[in-house]
Amino acid sequence: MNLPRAFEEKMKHLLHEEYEDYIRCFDEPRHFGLRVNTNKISVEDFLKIAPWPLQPIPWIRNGFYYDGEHIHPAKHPYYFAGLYYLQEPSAMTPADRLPVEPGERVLDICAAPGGKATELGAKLKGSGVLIANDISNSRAKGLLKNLELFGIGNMLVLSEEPGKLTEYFTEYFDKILIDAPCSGEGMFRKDKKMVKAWEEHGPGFFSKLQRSIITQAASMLSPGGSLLYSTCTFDASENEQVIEYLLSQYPEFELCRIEPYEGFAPGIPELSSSGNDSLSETVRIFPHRMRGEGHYLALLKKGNREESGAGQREKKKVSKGTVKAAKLPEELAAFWKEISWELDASRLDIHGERIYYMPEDLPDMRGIRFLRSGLLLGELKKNRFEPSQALAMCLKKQEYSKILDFSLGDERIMKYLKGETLDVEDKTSAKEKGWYLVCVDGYPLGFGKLAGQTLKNKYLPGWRCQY
Ligand SMILES: C[S@@+](CC[C@H](N)C(=O)[O-])C[C@H]1O[C@@H](n2cnc3c(N)ncnc32)[C@H](O)[C@@H]1O
Repeated sequence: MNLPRAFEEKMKHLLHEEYEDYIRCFDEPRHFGLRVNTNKISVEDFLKIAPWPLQPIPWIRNGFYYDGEHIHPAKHPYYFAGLYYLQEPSAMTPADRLPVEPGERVLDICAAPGGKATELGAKLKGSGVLIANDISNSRAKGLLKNLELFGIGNMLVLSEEPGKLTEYFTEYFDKILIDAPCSGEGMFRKDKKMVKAWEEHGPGFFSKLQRSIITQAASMLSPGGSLLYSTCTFDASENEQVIEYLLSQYPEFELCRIEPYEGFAPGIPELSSSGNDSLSETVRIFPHRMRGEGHYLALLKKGNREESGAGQREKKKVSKGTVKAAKLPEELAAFWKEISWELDASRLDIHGERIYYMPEDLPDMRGIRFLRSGLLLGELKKNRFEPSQALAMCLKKQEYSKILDFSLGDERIMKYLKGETLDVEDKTSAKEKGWYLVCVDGYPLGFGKLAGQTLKNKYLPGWRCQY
């Protein structure tokens, strides 16, 4: 492969005697990774039903290699059930190594298309809030879909400049992930187009942007909170030097040890101007040392004041300037009899026909560009409520009373995913009707409406399977 000369020289300087091993990697096959959605299924249970051979990714508890040359997990019904995300293995590391607990307030500031946000959301286990932001509106649409597919309801998807977010979220978050836009040197092996992009916008362009994003994020982190910064590039000006810059601007931050793995290489203090030894706590991932592409990670804690956290902070009340329902609308209440979750009516947010279920304790966010705020429960139509696709993905089979569960081999699964009407005479009686949750092997795919033992397909048209 033809690499830019300046890049080769830099890598020789960075890797010394390891440089030849690194270059040899370009002739080796790429690695394909699958990450189990532990919000929907345990790793153990997934391995019992996994349709293909999987090999553990040794440094990621819920990550596995698969043979991407021969199998296509994105076409499998379990993918449509949100049981996993397909992700390059080293890219799984940042969200894995940022410790997130249920109940916390979490920000993923450069989140699209959601490779890390889906894992952060899964770690929250439905409590607390995930705010997933991306400056690109079009990319944020993909992010929204992935979060919904993963069944994450306690979330907001924003499309804003980080600078604007600082006006709303001063010291608000317990955890922040910055998976920064970068020159992408670590992806050269996987995607040749990245080389061309590097020639147009190299490390100099990105390091300025990264310094700005990391300092903006720092002001949104609550004291005692943790921030994980990552890139998929090797250049020190986008890695160690960005961390060094943050530490110079915010001395209350300190670097933390990242849970180790034998293939990780330490960050390189000599590549910073201060030579700060603690930069060796940061992690570099090189493809010749482990079965993943290139990454850099730094985990930092904001100190200086008393510990904060989900249980300790003063509650800021929601004041979003929208219609708050004092009690459930009748149509929703009638539908909700089928669901075992308790709904807190004060968290409902109604915009026209649409009803959202909001996470708790959000600040006033008027003026921010949203793609989604909270879980879209569904729409109020004339005298009835129509549940949303997002709600179907959030439900577990045992949480809804009207289930149509098909086994993987049943041809109706693919028909359902293509948007076809289903004959379900063998599974229902003539008297039954209403909204049914269609599942594959017990994992929800979406709703259908039953009448006369025929199921009208309510799978979201934009999500339908095209093949
Ligand atoms: C490395 S990608 C993020 C990948 C994502 N975290 C994932 O795992 O799927 C960087 C993202 O940063 C976004 N971005 C670029 N400039 C930004 C900025 N100033 N503020 C926020 N996001 C930005 C890009 O649109 C891009 O989606």
